[in-house]
Amino acid sequence: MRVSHVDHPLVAHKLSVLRDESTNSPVFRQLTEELVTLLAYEATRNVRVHEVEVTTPVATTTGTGLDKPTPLVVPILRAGLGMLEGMTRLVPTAEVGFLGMARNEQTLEAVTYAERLPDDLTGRQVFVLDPMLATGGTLREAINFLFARGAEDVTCICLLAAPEGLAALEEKLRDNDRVTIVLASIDEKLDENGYIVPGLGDAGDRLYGVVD
Ligand SMILES: O=P(O)(O)OC[C@H]1O[C@H](OP(=O)(O)OP(=O)(O)O)[C@H](O)[C@@H]1O
Ligand SMILES: O=c1cc[nH]c(=O)[nH]1
Ligand SMILES: [Mg+2]
Repeated sequence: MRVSHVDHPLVAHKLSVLRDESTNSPVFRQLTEELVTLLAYEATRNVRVHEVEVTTPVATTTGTGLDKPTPLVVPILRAGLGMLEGMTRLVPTAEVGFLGMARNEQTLEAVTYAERLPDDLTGRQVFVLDPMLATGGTLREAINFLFARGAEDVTCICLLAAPEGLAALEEKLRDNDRVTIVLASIDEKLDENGYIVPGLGDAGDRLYGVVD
């Protein structure tokens, strides 16, 4: 497993505004999309491409095309949905599949409540979107699910990670060089309720409102 921490002043600035408890939902959504576009630039560094011939008004030259099948983007509902537009802005030809997962806030176990993905992911490059990597349970389940369907490699784009969750994923996936985690910040710790500290609170609630 490879971890790529995107160290860029614009990412740090946007993230600081996102964390602020006084940032309202419309601004939070806008910043989430802007951040994802910046992270996606790094996350797609190894997207598979091939040479194409391009005829410009002046000459014929060699260019770059995206391989088929195109990348599959998988936002993890709810909070990952707030990252979808930022990702597809950068890779408009990507296909999109959905995983609905919620953490039981007592046991911190991830439960999958919805799935809409191709049955066969053989050879696909998959980009998972989820802003928060807390205990790592949600991403672990999602990654296992995608490899079980045949995914070639899985790149997860997150905004924040807790060191405990990253370490837990590392332990499970240490020898798996087909997994990459791209993130904007590794925060200080998890609190006793499994929340990232200093974090930004509940990403899904801040994007879409509080649910029971
Ligand atoms: O690393 P973990 O400990 O598994 O926690 C991270 C998960 O928790 C949040 O989802 P949540 O369950 O709050 O669902 P929501 O997106 O619908 O709010 C977050 O968006 C991640 O999916
Ligand atoms: O800090 C956290 C942890 C899990 N999920 C969130 O939305 N925030
Ligand atoms: Mg939530």
